[in-house]
Amino acid sequence: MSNSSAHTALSVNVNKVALVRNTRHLGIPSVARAATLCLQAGAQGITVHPRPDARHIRPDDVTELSALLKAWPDREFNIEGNPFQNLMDFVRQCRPQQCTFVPDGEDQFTSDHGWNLAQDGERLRPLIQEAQSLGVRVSLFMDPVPESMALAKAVGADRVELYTETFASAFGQPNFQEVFEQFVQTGRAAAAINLGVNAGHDLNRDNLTTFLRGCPMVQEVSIGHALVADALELGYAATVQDYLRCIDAAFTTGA
Ligand SMILES: CC(=O)[C@@H](O)[C@H](O)COP(=O)(O)O
Ligand SMILES: NCC(=O)COP(=O)(O)O
Repeated sequence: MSNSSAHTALSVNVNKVALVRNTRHLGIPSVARAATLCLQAGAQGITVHPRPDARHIRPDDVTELSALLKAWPDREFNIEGNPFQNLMDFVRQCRPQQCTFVPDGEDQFTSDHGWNLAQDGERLRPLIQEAQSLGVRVSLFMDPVPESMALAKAVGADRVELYTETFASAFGQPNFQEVFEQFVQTGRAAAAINLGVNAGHDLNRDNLTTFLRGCPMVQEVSIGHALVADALELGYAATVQDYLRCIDAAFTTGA
């Protein structure tokens, strides 16, 4: 993946564009057009989470975006989901650059926890191997627990995605440093065993630079909800460029 930023790639999650599109039978706002505008603005990837209830991203969206991204060979397609539900069909069909295994239930409001690898690691191992045999990088959605990084590595994951909701909720709060330190230590634990690190959930223009300054090992942030909300005000291009600026600021001294 090309990365205009010093270190960390931005993957735009377009779930919420699909959510608005699904409230009428008019096909607008277009998910494909949103993705194109974000890529044209410099986003290094597109992320989708085709949940089983198709509340937002639908199978046709995944197929269309997979084809669209073929025209952007230096960008990445990341498909998220539960591999014990519908994710693997999309992985087999589309062979994205990356898939992210998320332990969500079918009717979950949103993603709100990482994997319990002591419980599920051995069941995940063959699915990780299958995805990798198709040339797809595998990232495991994980809570910020340093001790769990060794297990993620042991079951064969290429990367982990740090679930950043607790970071975002603590941002600006009295307990922030204590919460953030968990992420810093977890990122360092992963990097120490050559396990790649992604991050996502509730990241935004206010908290992103701080997060990456503390966790410079993060290779990719996937951001959707706040970015799409910002784009409703600023447009996709200006919004993506502002998020890229927030990323670059984390790696620029004195910024
Ligand atoms: C895994 C994660 O934290 C998000 O990528 C997820 O896609 C959010 O899902 P919703 O957009 O359905 O809230
Ligand atoms: N993996 C996180 C993601 O893709 C988007 O999460 P959010 O920014 O919508 O909270």
